[in-house]
Amino acid sequence: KEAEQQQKLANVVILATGGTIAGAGASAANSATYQAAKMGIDKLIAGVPELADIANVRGEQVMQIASESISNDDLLKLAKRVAELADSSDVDGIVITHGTDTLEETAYFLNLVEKTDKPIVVVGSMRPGTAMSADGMLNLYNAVAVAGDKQSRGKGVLVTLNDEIQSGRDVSKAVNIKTEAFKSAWGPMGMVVEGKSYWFRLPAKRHTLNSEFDIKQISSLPQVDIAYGYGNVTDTAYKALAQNGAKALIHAGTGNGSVSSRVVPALQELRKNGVQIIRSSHVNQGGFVLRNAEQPDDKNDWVVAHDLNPQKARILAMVAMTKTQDSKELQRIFWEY
Ligand SMILES: NC(=O)C[C@H](N)C(=O)O
Repeated sequence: KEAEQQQKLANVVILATGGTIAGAGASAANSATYQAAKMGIDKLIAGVPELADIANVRGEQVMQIASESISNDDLLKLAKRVAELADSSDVDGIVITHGTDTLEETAYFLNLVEKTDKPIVVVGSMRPGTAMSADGMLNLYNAVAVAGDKQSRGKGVLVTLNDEIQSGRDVSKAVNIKTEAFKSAWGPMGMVVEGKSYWFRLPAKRHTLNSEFDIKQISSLPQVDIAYGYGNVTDTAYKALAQNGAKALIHAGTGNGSVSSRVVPALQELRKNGVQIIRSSHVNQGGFVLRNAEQPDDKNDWVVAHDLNPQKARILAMVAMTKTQDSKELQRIFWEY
């Protein structure tokens, strides 16, 4: 009977990378003071025995770090392992446990480069497992449920926290400390309650199988950096980043990706010297940059990041620039993904 049930359940692999979901604090009252990336994947799985009721689960420790320290090489390593598993006929879905700080970047990266319709679900937590009302157990349970569900196929990379199913493209960490941390300007795609998914909408942007990018063809990522716009800003950071080798600069602009008059000449000059200039917005939850509105992008040969926040714009720029150095192509890609 047990063997029969195992055959019916989906095979889900959990790739662990660290983060608060693997964190530990000194006491149960420490919900915000703790060390991330302390607990191994076997212990995490053992902490949620109910997983065995919804899927045949096995874990792999891909790395053990706090997500603010993730590098491009880490991203490539993780994405390549995801692709291998997605190709394997005995894997139905993949869950990635991840710190929440850069979870949105990893989820968007995988959404762009994984050529599969199998569910890939990225999950984290806001409180370590040692804290009162820790959120990691339920988030992980929900992630495995979503990853093992045929209904989740072909919907792009997903993120499950706080009972919501979010698009890995759209979602962003919008609140910290609180468990209601992840939001999308366009709303969640669905809910997951007691292991059952309820879907309400689909992403309109290109992803996974419909993406022109493939992790199997990517062996390195170009350096792309971000500089922040604010009152009294100077061009120092932009110039320094370019001098340090950035192939593209994401301008984390105010409002509609606007650029201070003190910075414009430096960005025009950098573009002439071959650096791509990509205007994004650091407006929380709902930045939306229009071409040729705040700045003459056609004249300057700059790109706009559409609704992507600066950190997501960095991810797309890196992936796009593995294929093209043409600013018009880059702009097309920014509209489509
Ligand atoms: N809640 C978290 O996971 C935060 C942690 N700093 C991380 O991103 O690894």
